[in-house]
Amino acid sequence: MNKLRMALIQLKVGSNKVLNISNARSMVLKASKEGANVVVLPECFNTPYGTAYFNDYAEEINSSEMGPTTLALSKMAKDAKVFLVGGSIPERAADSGQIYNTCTIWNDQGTLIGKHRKMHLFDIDVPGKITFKESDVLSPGNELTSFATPWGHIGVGICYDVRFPELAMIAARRGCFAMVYPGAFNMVTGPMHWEALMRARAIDNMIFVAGCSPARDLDFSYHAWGHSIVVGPKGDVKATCEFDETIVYADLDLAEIKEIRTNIPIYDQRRFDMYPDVSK
Ligand SMILES: NC(=O)CC(=O)C(=O)O
Repeated sequence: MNKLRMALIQLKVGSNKVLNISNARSMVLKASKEGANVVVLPECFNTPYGTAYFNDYAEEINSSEMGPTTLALSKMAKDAKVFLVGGSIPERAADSGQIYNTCTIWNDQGTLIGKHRKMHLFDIDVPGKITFKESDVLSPGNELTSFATPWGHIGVGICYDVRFPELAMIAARRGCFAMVYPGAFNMVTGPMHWEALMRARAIDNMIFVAGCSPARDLDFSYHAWGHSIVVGPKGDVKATCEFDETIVYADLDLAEIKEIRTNIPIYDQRRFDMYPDVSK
């Protein structure tokens, strides 16, 4: 169990939720036929990315009250027999009614094995270029997330979470071999930071890192950067793409983690006696 194939579904997301879900299903099944073991969908894959949409597209995720997207994800994972990192959807909390940007994670039996609510909301203002304020409608999650697979544990963050290195470092220190980020960077921040951040998190921790974006659609106001990417523990780009709808495949060999940690042993040289051990 040292090798696995990961597939990132760079999905073209429109305003028709039913269509978004059925397109996601076709692509997950296709990835499975190509031998993928772990499949990842992008941030906000059932809704266009924008604060104006989240309330209308929000669903509950509780196991007793699963919404249509969540039910479909469960079935997709089971039918495709893959571990599925279900991108994210706007989640309406049953108790408070608050809305979260939430990733659900499914095993190959279709059982929910993890849920990550975006912890760091995307509130930015780059004058004349892009202003976005998720916190106008979303609430932040308060929990770190990882899940178990036959290959080991994988940590999960959503998009803006990748800018905060603590998540990846804590996940790695707790034994995760990879971090996966469904994300939707844009035409301003994408070229500036997307690949650099994914590579930085991989190099910091000597783990695999994946970022899965929606495809770019100029019919909507938010133009996703695309460029879904898998980076290896040496910081090398294993697979990536441009901005159209596609599936990015990468074969991960977990022996690479041991190799780089032996060759350049920063992983064991860290001076936790001089600063807090973030894995605690
Ligand atoms: N969409 C996001 O959460 C983050 C993003 O686009 C960025 O950090 O840039």
